[in-house]
Amino acid sequence: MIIWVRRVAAGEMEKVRARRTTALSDRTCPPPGYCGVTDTGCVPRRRSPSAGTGAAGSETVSSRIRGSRRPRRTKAPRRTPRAEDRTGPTPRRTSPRLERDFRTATPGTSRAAKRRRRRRCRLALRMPRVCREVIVRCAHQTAEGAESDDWLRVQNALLQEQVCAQRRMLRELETQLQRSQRTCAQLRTQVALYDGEMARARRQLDAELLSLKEEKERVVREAFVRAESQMKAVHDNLAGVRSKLAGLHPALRTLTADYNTLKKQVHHFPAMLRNAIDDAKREICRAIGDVSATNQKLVDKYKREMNLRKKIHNQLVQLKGNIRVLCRVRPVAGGEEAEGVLTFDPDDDGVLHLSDKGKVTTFDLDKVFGPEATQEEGFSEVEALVTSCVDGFHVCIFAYGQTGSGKTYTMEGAASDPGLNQRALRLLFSRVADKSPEWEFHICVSMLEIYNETLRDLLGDQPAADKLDIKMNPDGSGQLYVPGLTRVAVRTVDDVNQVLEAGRASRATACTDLNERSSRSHALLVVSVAGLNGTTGSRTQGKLNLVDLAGSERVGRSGAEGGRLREARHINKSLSALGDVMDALRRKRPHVPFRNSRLTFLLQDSLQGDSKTLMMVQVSPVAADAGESLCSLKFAQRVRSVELNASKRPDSRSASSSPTPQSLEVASLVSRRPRAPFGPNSKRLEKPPPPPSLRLFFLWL
Ligand SMILES: Nc1ncnc2c1ncn2[C@@H]1O[C@H](COP(=O)(O)OP(=O)(O)OP(=O)(O)O)[C@@H](O)[C@H]1O
Repeated sequence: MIIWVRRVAAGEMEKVRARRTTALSDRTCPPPGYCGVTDTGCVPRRRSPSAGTGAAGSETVSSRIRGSRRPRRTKAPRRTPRAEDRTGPTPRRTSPRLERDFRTATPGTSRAAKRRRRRRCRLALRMPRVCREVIVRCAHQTAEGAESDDWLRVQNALLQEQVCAQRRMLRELETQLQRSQRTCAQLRTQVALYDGEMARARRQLDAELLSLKEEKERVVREAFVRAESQMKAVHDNLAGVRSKLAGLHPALRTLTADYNTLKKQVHHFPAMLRNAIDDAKREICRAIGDVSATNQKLVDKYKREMNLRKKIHNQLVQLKGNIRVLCRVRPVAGGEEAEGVLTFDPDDDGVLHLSDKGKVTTFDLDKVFGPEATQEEGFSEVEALVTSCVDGFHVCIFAYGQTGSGKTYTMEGAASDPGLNQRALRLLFSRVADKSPEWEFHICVSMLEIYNETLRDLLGDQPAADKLDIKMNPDGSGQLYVPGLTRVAVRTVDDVNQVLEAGRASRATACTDLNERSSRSHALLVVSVAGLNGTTGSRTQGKLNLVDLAGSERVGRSGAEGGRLREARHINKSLSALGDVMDALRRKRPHVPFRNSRLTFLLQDSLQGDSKTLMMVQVSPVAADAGESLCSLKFAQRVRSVELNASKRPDSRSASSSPTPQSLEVASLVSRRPRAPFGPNSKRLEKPPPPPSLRLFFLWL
């Protein structure tokens, strides 16, 4: 019995132990279907050897690592009934307390558990008391094991989570490992490529090195050959130099001797040099004296030549006449009747026939320009006078004629085709430039008008307010001057254009019945030309007066009245005074009435003596103007008969002081041209041919 009880107790103990083992294995392993490697892939922790039987534990770990199967539970060997057990049941001694304890100590409420419990109860009832107590204790211990089993399950779940995290980490590590392996493979491939490249480069370098070595050897060989040939040439040269050197030794000795001689001479050189310098100075002074004398002779000769040229030019102008009268016929404007009024002589360009009221009058003038004549042709007759002005003579150029006959056109012209004023100034600048650098000229321009016998400065700030007067120059030269008159220094044609433009803007113009824009005043452009010859010291003082006279008009015809009538009377009065002055000059009267008008008074120094005067008489070709044209041409005829006496020119103003033998010779050759007698109806005289001496003079010119 005791043995049976022991065996039963041992069997119970074995069961409890097996259960504990199972619990322990459950504590470390996940429940079936959850912790298998196949299901979850997680790897369990290593179990401690005390956690269960070695075989069962090792099988569970290995199966989990492999992840193939669910671990088998180790079952306690089924106890086979023994002979003692089969001796029969123990008489039933029921102990209620023991049975209750036994029931309560046995866990489980399921039907199988109840069945097992009942069976154990039956067995226990058949057991002795000690065995039952052992069994109860064992049951108690089993209950404790169940509690710890629950705790172990929780631990197991935590460990499972850790295992999963470790497993994920392991997968990442595996992925990184695979990536690293791929990178490693690529690097290995690149290393192989680099090795190939290195080998190829090494081979190439070897080949280049070899070729360079060969090149070096070749160059060295060539250099050696060249050096050999050069050395040979140098040796040859050296031999030649040596032989020459041998020949130079005697020459060196000679040179040394010469050097010693020269050394002695150099010792005496300063004294010799001083002597030579003194001699040279004397020579130079003598040469300078000779040159100065020659120069003085040349200057004298130049002066004489200049004076001769001036005299000859002057004589030429005098031959043409100190007072020249030209006539210009303006073109017929549209709608004007001009048939047969003016006719020209085809054989003589100085003859003009005027038909007025059936009577034909012939006028003999210096030149007549037809309607088709250009400004250039008109100016060609003025060029000589501009040269005279540069030579120091006074020149006066008038434009005279009835209103609307073209005076302003002839003097001022258009912008595209300038008139006498601008052309004369251009030529003046050209002549002055020709005489440079021996001569230095200072040119000043003044513009004034005489309006109703009052002088106005056209270049002043207030032309209308400034009333000027004509006075004798206090310097005793006998010259007239206008105090306060603006004088503008001009150096270029542009300067002149600006001055002309300013003066033109200030000029008084007004409308009449005869001419839309009629000049109602005498406009004077006065150009003073002062010259100084730097070589001879000669001075000249010329004056060029360019006068656009106001239009003469018959008061009754122009319809002027009031202010216009006063203007017309002043104009006609001053023109009449001009005619009187001309007449007195022609008749060589002792008194010339210069002071009868502002115009003649102002031009006094340019109308007498050796001055040159040119009058451009403007004529209208229109039949209605024939009467006016007749008056203008009669006036021109009167003026033309005037001769200015060169001897009356004041000496103080003369640029060429004393006549030279050449000028006297030329003067003796000159004879006066015959002039037509004064008078409007005078007949034209035939021009006699020039005397032989005069022809000779022209040829000489
Ligand atoms: N040779 C010419 N060629 C072309 N046109 C001319 C010529 N002469 C004069 N004229 C024209 O005739 C007109 C009158 O001329 P301009 O004004 O010069 O006359 P004027 O004599 O000065 O008159 P006024 O005395 O009234 O001032 C102008 O329109 C001008 O252009």
